[in-house]
Amino acid sequence: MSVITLEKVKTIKTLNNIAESGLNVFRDDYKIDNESENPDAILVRSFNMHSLDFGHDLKAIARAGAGVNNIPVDKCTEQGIVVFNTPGANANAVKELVLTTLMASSRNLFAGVQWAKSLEGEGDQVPKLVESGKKQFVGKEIKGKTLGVIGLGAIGALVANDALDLDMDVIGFDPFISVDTAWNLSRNVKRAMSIEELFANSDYITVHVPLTDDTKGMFNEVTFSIMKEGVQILNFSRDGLVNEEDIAVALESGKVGKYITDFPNESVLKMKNAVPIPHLGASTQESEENCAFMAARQVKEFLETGNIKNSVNFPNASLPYTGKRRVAAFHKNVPNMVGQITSAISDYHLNIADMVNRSRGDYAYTMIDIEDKVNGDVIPGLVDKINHIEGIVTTRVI
Ligand SMILES: NC(=O)c1ccc[n+]([C@@H]2O[C@H](COP(=O)([O-])OP(=O)(O)OC[C@H]3O[C@@H](n4cnc5c(N)ncnc54)[C@H](O)[C@@H]3O)[C@@H](O)[C@H]2O)c1
Ligand SMILES: O=C(O)[C@H](O)COP(=O)(O)O
Repeated sequence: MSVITLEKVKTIKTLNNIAESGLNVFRDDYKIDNESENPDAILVRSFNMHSLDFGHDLKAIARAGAGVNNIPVDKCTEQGIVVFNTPGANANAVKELVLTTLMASSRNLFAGVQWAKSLEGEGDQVPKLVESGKKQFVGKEIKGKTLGVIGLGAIGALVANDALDLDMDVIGFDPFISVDTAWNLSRNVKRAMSIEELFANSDYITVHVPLTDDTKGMFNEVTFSIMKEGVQILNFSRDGLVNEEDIAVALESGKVGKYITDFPNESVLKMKNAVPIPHLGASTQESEENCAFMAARQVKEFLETGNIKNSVNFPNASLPYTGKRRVAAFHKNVPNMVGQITSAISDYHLNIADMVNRSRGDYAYTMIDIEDKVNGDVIPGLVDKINHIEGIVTTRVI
C-alpha cells in the first residue's frame, strides 16, 4: 500500500529506445532518468520486466506497442500499478511486413538473394550462373491461394483486408472479435467456425493473437497434422505460440513448407526452411513514433488527472479534470468500498463534487472530486485513512 506525495517533479524511466515524440510529451514537471531506482512511471517496449522489483513510487508502466507478455501484469495489479499498451499504434507497420514477407518468401526471395550474393568473385560467369541456377528458386504466386488469419484484431484485420486486394481468398478465425474490428473487416473474409477448419483449408497461415496460457503452443504436432502439405506459416505475434520441437520436425518433413518468424532464437536458426526476421514487425519510424506518443500521453494523463485509457489491467475511467483535488483509489471489487471512501472524505468535512467508479474483474477504481479547497496539511492524513480501509490497494490525491 503506497502513500503518494503531491506535486513533486515526476520521474520517467525508459527501459528501451523510446521515440522522441514520446519523450517530448514530458516537459516542465518531469525528468527522464533511466538510472532511477524509484520512477513514477516506466516506458518500455520488449524489455523483459519479469524479474524486476518495483520502487514504491511506481504508478504506471506503458508498453509502447501491443504485446504485454514481457510485463508481470498480475504483480502490477496486486501492487496497484496501472499497465497501458497502445492498441493499433503499430498495426500498419506489422501488416506491411507480413504482406512483404508473405510474397517474398513465397517467391524464395530471401534464399535467392543470398545465393546471388554468394556468386561474388565469379567474374564474367555471374550472368550465366544466374540463368542456370535460378531454377532452384522457382516460387509460388499468392493469387488465388487461401490465407488463413488467426486473430482479427488491429493487425489481423488489416492483413485480411489487404490480402483480398492481392487476389487471395481469406479465411479468418477469432472467437473474441471486437465489434469495432468486425465493422472494419471486409465481408469477403470468410469466417472459419473452428480453428481446425482454418488449418485444413489454408495454403498460408498468419497468426495475430496475444501469447496467453490459452494460445501458447497452438501450433503443434496435432495442429500441423490437420494442415495442407507444404503450408507456409507466418508468426509475427510471439515465439511461444509455436511448439519449436514440433515445427522443426514438420519443416524437416516438408509438411510445413516455410516458417517465417519475427522471433529467431538458436533453435529457429538451425531449422530447415525457417525465415528468421529480427523482430522488425513494429520497427518503422512511423510506428515507433505513434506508439511512443500514445504511451506517453496515456501515462501523463494518468499521472496528472488519474484518468485511465487503454489499460490492460485497470478499468478504463475518465472524469473531466477541473484542477480541484481528486482522490483516486484502486481497490478490491467488493461491496461498500465507495461508501467507506466517501465516508473518510466526509470525516474531513469535505464536500464531493463528482465521482466515477469502474470495476474490472477482482479490482475496481474510484475517482472522487472534492468541491472545496483542500488544505494541503490534511492530505497525508486523508490518504492514510483511506489506505487503512480493508481492500484498498493504493490511494492518490491529485
Ligand atoms: N512482431 C511485432 O513487432 C509485433 C507488433 C505488434 C504486435 N505483435 C504481436 O501481435 C499480437 C496481436 O497484436 P494486435 O495489435 O493485432 O492485437 P489485438 O488485441 O488488436 O488483436 C488480437 C486479436 O486476437 C484475438 N484472439 C485472442 N485469443 C484468440 C484465440 N485463441 N484465437 C483467435 N483469436 C484470438 C482477439 O480477439 C483479438 O481480436 C500482440 O499481442 C503481439 O504479441 C507483434
Ligand atoms: O508487441 C509489440 O508491439 C511488438 O512485438 C513490438 O515490439 P518492439 O516495440 O520491441 O519492436
